[in-house]
Amino acid sequence: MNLNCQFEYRHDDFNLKVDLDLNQNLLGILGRSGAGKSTFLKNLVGVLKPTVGKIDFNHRLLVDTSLQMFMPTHQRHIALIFQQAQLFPHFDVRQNLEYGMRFHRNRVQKFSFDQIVDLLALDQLLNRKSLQLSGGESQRVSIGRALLASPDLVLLDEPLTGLDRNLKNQLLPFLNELKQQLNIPMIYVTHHPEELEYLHAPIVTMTDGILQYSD
Ligand SMILES: Nc1ncnc2c1ncn2[C@@H]1O[C@H](COP(=O)(O)OP(=O)(O)OP(=O)(O)O)[C@@H](O)[C@H]1O
Repeated sequence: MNLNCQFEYRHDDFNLKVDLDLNQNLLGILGRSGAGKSTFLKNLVGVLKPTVGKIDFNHRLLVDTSLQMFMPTHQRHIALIFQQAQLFPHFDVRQNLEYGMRFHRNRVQKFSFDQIVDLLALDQLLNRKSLQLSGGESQRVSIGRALLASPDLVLLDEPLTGLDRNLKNQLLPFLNELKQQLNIPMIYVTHHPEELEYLHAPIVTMTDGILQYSD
């Protein structure tokens, strides 16, 4: 991927300042609680608007405040995966996954349903209601659903937080498969450097709202 960001986002007394030029398909971001990691991801996905500056992704302008240009979230094709999987409780796993595919209308589908089911080992779970899944299983479904929307970039915001060590150890190899088999661009935010080391991710640390990185 090519991601170029120079922007600031101000909110009350919090000031985020980003200067990023990324040309690899993976970046790990570490930083203390409150450093601004989630705020950065929300600006990328388009749920927050930079106060000043621009964001360019794969040579497409997402934001440029000098041109009053702001691309809405649904046109950005960027998936955001949170700590807690957000599944539809009344849907089974298959329906949750199929929901993701509705969003690739007018777009080339990057991955097939079967490919994602195989990769994330969801085969045995397809008919289960999402309330009957463990935390790790739910998170696998939520990642699968995000991928089936054919995103150009996947943002993972502490995807393993809240899972016990055993579930973490189960989920990490799946994330590695995403990286290796799908080669999908990912930005991975965590408090745990060992997760990034496992994924061989280049690491940048965010401190007091400042994110500066160039590769
Ligand atoms: N909805 C909000 N309204 C007001 N302030 C917020 C809001 N969300 C975050 N903040 C503030 O913005 C700053 C950055 O928060 P952010 O969630 O981006 O940090 P973080 O690095 O992701 O932290 P954590 O690791 O705990 O998730 C903090 O000072 C936080 O208190």
